[in-house]
Amino acid sequence: PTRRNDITNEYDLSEESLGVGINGKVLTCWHRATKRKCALKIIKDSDKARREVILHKKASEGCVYIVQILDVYENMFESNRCLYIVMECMEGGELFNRIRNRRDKPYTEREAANIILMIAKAVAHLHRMDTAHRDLKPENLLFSNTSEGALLKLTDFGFAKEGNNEKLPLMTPCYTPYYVAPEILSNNKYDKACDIWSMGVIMYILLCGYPPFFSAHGGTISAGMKSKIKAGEYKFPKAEWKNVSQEAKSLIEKMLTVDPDARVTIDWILRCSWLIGTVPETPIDIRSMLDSENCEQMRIEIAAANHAQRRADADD
Ligand SMILES: O=C(Nc1cc(-c2cc3c([nH]2)[C@]2(CCCNC2)CNC3=O)ccn1)c1cccc(C(F)(F)F)c1
Repeated sequence: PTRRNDITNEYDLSEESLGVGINGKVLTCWHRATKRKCALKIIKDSDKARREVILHKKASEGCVYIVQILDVYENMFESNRCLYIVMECMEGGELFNRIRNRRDKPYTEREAANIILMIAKAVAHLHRMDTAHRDLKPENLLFSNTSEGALLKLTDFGFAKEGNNEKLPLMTPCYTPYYVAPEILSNNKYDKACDIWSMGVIMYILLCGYPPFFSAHGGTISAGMKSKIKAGEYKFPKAEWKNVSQEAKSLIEKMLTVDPDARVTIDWILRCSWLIGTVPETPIDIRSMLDSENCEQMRIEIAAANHAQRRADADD
């Protein structure tokens, strides 16, 4: 007998893996009625898992730059209760795979600006909902399809965090916040600032092919790398940066500002000249940098930098 709202009533599941996230694995599945190929993320049920689904669903409803959630089921999987998140299938794959596989026309600074603009629109939508993503990285940025006009969308809300502004009765007239701590009033601006920092790291890599902070001997996060992040110590080496516009470099400097209070906000970024103005079509060849082992090394660095930044901002 068909169980009430079992996912297999509507979808054919597959073994084809699309990767593994923080909380669970991602497979393809097919919506039987419409023959539509979808992505399915299976996560073990928990409060954290439910928060991920609620935040992702809320965010995806109002923004085309966030991967859309189509359905959510809670079903049993190998005797564990799991959440099945059905999403639109992003057939263009991850951000860097697409740039690396670029063959026909050169990838340019203007294209990098278009990519950053789409990321900024997703982040702006989240920050306006007083939500921070907190795990912005190239693996969580996927193209909707393989066409030139494909949209870049954000996914994986496993670290996302909502502010507190609606939870506290701060705005009721009779309430006098004698006892409320400053961080409660700041509605998680440090988490949002952490997203801006990650955008700065992604923009830097898009324009030269390697990360701004890295550990000398190519290991995972090292003490040296952590101190460079905390000191905001990075350079624009001439070889790769001599043809990049000054506007791009000054935007990176504002995003990679160590003091989260001094770091630019997403609203400032959406109005900056590099994103609004006409960006030069200077060719940028980062494919060599994105080859496999460098790429693996870079994924490690970004994840480590995100992690370090989350902790650093939280310490402030
Ligand atoms: O990843 C693809 N489509 C896709 C993928 C996702 C997806 C969601 C999540 C992830 N991917 C990751 C996988 C591991 C890396 N981080 C992101 C972990 N967390 C998630 O929440 C969502 C929607 N469509 C893809 C890529 C190339 C071809 C195709 C296909 F051929 F199927 F069209 C699909």
